[in-house]
Amino acid sequence: MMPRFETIFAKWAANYDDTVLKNPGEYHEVFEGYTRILATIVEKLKQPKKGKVIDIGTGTGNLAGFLIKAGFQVMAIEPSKEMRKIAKRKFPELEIYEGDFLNFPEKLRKVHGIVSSYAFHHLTDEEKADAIRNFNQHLVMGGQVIFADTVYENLKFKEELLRDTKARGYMGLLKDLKREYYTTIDVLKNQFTAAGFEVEFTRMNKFVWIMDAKKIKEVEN
Ligand SMILES: C[S@@+](CC[C@H](N)C(=O)[O-])C[C@H]1O[C@@H](n2cnc3c(N)ncnc32)[C@H](O)[C@@H]1O
Repeated sequence: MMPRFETIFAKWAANYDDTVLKNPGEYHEVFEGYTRILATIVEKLKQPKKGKVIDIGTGTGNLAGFLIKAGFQVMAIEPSKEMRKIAKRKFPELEIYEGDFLNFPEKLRKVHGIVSSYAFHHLTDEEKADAIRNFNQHLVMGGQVIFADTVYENLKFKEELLRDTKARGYMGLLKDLKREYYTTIDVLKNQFTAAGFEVEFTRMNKFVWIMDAKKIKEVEN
């Protein structure tokens, strides 16, 4: 069933960096502080400097690029062929695999970090729970999952945000918020806790939060 948004990303790949860095249009509040958000993920990664880190849904490789610069050994996962091609062109040294949150190489074990930006909402809540349980198997004890993504503080906030987006005439963004699987902090908190992690959330802009989850126990998948 996964992934399901290939045509969107195949078309978007060529001008993705321009959109997020220069012309976000209706998405300006979603991508506000984009570079700072990616840099914060790297800062929060309290792991050995040459540690192994997987970046899932790497897109054009922006987060992977920051991680390489910080000295981490990075393995990137990306379902879109067009995105992989651009990431590889930008970062020839990047180890990049075709895959997604639920299907990535089994051999990527005992990693120190699993990171992602602007991508986890492509999974339904049920798929998110499966993915998080699987992350536990791939991480060393004390390893971290650090994701930045749009998350709703709660359901009341979700309603208000959808109403506000509609009132401002951002119909493309509204369609996206309704079509994809943006969830709430409580759902994610429960999923990470049940899968052997302690987790904290930090708001980065009106839409995006960083969730920083540390593996504190082994959990059978
Ligand atoms: C909005 S882009 C984010 C790219 C990059 N991480 C960034 O921060 O700029 C979302 C990326 O997630 C990828 N994607 C879509 N469905 C996915 C899935 N099920 N698992 C992993 N990645 C997925 C898309 O192909 C796309 O490259």
